[in-house]
Amino acid sequence: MTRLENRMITVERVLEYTKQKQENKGGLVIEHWPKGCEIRFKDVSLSYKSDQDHVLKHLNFAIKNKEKVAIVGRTGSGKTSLISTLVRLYDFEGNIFIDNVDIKTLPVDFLRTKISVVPQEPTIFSGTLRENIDPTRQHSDDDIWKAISTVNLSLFQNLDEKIDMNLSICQKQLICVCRALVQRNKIVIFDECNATVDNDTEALIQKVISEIFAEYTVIAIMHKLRYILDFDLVLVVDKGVIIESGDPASLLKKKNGMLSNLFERQ
Ligand SMILES: Nc1ncnc2c1ncn2[C@@H]1O[C@H](COP(=O)(O)OP(=O)(O)OP(=O)(O)O)[C@@H](O)[C@H]1O
Repeated sequence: MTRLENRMITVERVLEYTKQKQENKGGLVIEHWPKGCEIRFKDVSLSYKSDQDHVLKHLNFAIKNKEKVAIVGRTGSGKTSLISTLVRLYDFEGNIFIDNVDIKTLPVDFLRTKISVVPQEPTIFSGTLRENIDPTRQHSDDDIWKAISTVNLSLFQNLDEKIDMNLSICQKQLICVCRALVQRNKIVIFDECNATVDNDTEALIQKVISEIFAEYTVIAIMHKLRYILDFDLVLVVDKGVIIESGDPASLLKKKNGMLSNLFERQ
């Protein structure tokens, strides 16, 4: 497994790396971190180029341990940029604390092994099912089969069979969910992964978020809002600013609120 492949699995948006500045690799590894998963953004701003406007502007918010958080907003509002800061894809201003540790003080590779990402476009490698779900060979067959059965991927008989690259997008997406399931990281990011899947797969992914990841902190960029009420907290992003936040039921009641507008339009 090359370092690049490792990174793809952790962050998935591998194409972004080619455009990225050299990161600071240093920092201190903390054993048994994170224990809990409160996440706190303190005055976080981001611009992709020094001569460009900020795409995230002075973000301040907190996510509680085990909370299920939906990030919602129009195209180009800054949702992906926001989650990219959590894995330090780009240099940002301000601080993000996870379990009271400033993530800028951690080695970036270490940080990325602690956060699972289920990507918008599923990343599947031409290898075996096992290599796709557990590329670093850290998990038992039992754990891998458990993940496979959790997402009802019944078409596989053997972990060492080659993946058919013509699997449907839903099947590929479920393999990515299995990867996150076996990693058992306390923070799991779903990057708009309900956008391209069918209704049954969308329902299944939502069930995994609510039930299987019940003990984890989940942050999901949500394009389709059908399951928005299943989340504890919704952050509505517009032009790099959080313009609404709160529990979905309250936000949906707000007349002319951004969430209720987006919801009604679907
Ligand atoms: N790698 C990049 N380099 C330069 N600008 C970028 C980059 N990625 C995003 N942007 C710009 O930053 C702004 C926010 O984009 P971002 O992808 O975070 O929004 P989004 O809400 O996730 O959009 P979408 O729903 O379309 O995925 C946009 O103006 C976008 O063009």
